[in-house]
Amino acid sequence: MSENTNGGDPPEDASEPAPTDERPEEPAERQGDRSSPEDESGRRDSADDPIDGVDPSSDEDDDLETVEDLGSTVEVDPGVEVDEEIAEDDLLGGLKIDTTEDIEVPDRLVDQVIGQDEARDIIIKAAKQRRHVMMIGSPGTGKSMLAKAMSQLLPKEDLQDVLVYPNPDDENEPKVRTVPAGKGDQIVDAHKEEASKRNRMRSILMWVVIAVILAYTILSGSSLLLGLLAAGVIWFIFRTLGQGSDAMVPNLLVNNGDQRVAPFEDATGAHAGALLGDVRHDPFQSGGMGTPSHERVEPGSIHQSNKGVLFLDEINTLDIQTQQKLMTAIQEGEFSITGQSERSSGAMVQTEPVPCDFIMVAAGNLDAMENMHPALRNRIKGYGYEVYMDDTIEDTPEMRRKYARFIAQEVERDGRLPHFTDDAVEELILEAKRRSGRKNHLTLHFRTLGGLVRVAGDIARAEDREHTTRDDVLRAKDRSRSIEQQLADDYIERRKDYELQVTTDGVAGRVNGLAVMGEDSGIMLPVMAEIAPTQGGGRVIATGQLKEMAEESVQNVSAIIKKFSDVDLSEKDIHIQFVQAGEGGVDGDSASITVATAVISALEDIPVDQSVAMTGSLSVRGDVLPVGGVTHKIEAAAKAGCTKVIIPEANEQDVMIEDEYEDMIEIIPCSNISEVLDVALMGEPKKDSLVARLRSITGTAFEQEAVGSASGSSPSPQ
Ligand SMILES: Nc1ncnc2c1ncn2[C@@H]1O[C@H](COP(=O)(O)OP(=O)(O)OP(=O)(O)O)[C@@H](O)[C@H]1O
Repeated sequence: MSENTNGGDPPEDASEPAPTDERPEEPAERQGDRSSPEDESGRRDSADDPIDGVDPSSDEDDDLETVEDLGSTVEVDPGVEVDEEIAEDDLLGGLKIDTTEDIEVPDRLVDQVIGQDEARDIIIKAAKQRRHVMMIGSPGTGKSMLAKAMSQLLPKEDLQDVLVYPNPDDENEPKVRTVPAGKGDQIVDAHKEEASKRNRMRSILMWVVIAVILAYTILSGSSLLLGLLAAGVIWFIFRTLGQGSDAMVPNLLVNNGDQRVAPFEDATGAHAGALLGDVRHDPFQSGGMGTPSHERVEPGSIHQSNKGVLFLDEINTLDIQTQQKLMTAIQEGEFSITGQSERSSGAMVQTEPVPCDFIMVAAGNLDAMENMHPALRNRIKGYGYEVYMDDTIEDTPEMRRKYARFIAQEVERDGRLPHFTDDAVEELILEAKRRSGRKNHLTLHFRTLGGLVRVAGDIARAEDREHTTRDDVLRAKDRSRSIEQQLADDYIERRKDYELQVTTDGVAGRVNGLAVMGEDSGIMLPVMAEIAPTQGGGRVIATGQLKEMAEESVQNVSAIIKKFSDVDLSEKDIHIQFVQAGEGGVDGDSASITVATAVISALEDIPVDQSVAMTGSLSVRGDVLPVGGVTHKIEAAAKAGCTKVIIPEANEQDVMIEDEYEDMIEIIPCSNISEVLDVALMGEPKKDSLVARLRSITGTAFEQEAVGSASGSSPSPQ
């Protein structure tokens, strides 16, 4: 970066605006970093890290300002009266409102964030300490909102403008200068003014010279053609000189003059040029027709977010070279801009380093973290913060009030939606409860909830109503189904045409499993098992995409079979089929008690009650472990005509089925495989058979037996 106060301008003119280079002193740590030795791998010693010197876990500078000073962690006053005594079933948490219009929405984003307390405290702290942050979690839970909120907490006084000047010594290395925000514009205007003044003078001079030449030609009787030619040459010379002075006007690369808060740049999905800056190609590179290189320089998001926040969702989608360059930019706090396209004339140009002292907020799901460049990951891990976003939050009156405020906030943000009535708010809070999938919790998947608010508001708006009502929310729920949801519903509908009628008859080796498709569509998915003499060492033969899961379930059940029976599984082939299973449907091992029941039933030839459906995960010790989506699964079993449904005991608290299903189906919580078999199998098992032994063991007795078994032998499929 130039230390020349003239910024590369020709010094010949004393009237040339010569603003002083007000680039602030670099922080001592960053200077230390540049001169720091590199280890053999080229990586810098962590002790010399530019953002080091402060242990992220230390609260060393916390006494400067408390976290509360930057972002209040206390409840934000909704601006309306709240009941002192709040009834448990009061979905508004004691708020006394007619519509959401009565609710005040706080100005600062950080105060609008609901839940995510840990992430919220971290961004406040990281803003203060200038640390990078990684947020991992489900989509729509507030990652980019928090990153934006962070930028609002950064000091505006630090902002800078960046100017690029021509370099008279080397056309391909434009000079770079930083000035305090707002000054960049003034400098460019002053240069333009100066250039136009010079051009005016030149123009007058040119016309005087031309006039003299033409007058001389006419008066001396010389050839007029020669005179015109001479005038043309003069015009060309003056025009070229004029272009030269225009070319001295600097390019205002980063303009923070109008920024009211520190910049926030969302570089998600940006290609290398958009992220790291670029130099445009110049098709007229010679003959005086070309555009000077400093004018072709384009900033990248890393430069535009200087002194602010750079947000990168799904960082692993950046190619490895770009991630490496990003890493360098983070380490150095400045990054030269060059053309990203190798064959373009821009690739010949490389500016002096351009400041890019941003705070990076990397976001994504677990995959993003695993596939991230290790050096970049280490950087955040060692010297920044990592936080996992919550999916749900405990349902309290305070939270319900915040959800009501969220609706008011979305209505205000949209600007066209009619405000929501109190019962419409109640319906949305009920939906947030249902979508959480956990008893006494509310979902934190606000993007989809916000989508529901907008669809409901649009329905009311289309009908020219003053307010959005509960009925609109109910209609919106039906309309705002995701693509996955619509596919799942369509799939379920088509399956009904072929589905065998649920009967109370027993069928050996066939069990009604349950799964969830899309976000919240339950589906009944029968599992069949058949045992045959082996044709090669006892195998598990599972068909379709669910092969891995079936094999794992059989592995788990084989530990139990080994312990409680004399059956030698190495002499048998176990065939498993998920009947009519299409794309997806079964997540993780939530069908493993179904597979185990089908295998045991087929092995012992004992029929399974077909009016029973089940979901649950099975441990090698025979415990039934909790699974997701129980509410939707139970509803699917009821819709399919089953009269009993087995769920893991641990999931009992998550059941939030709609009233209409309550009388249709009996929910039977089970904690181990023995209880599952008790409910699902029909008829009496033979004495001393596997089923008889399993069914005779209950509760803790089963656990003790199974513990003995687990410690005695290692589970294997055969
Ligand atoms: N915790 C929250 N509190 C209040 N509103 C929220 C919260 N999380 C999300 N929202 C709302 O949902 C919108 C979308 O959230 P955001 O874009 O921050 O999600 P995200 O986690 O970055 O998702 P993605 O990874 O898909 O980009 C926000 O603009 C905001 O209106």
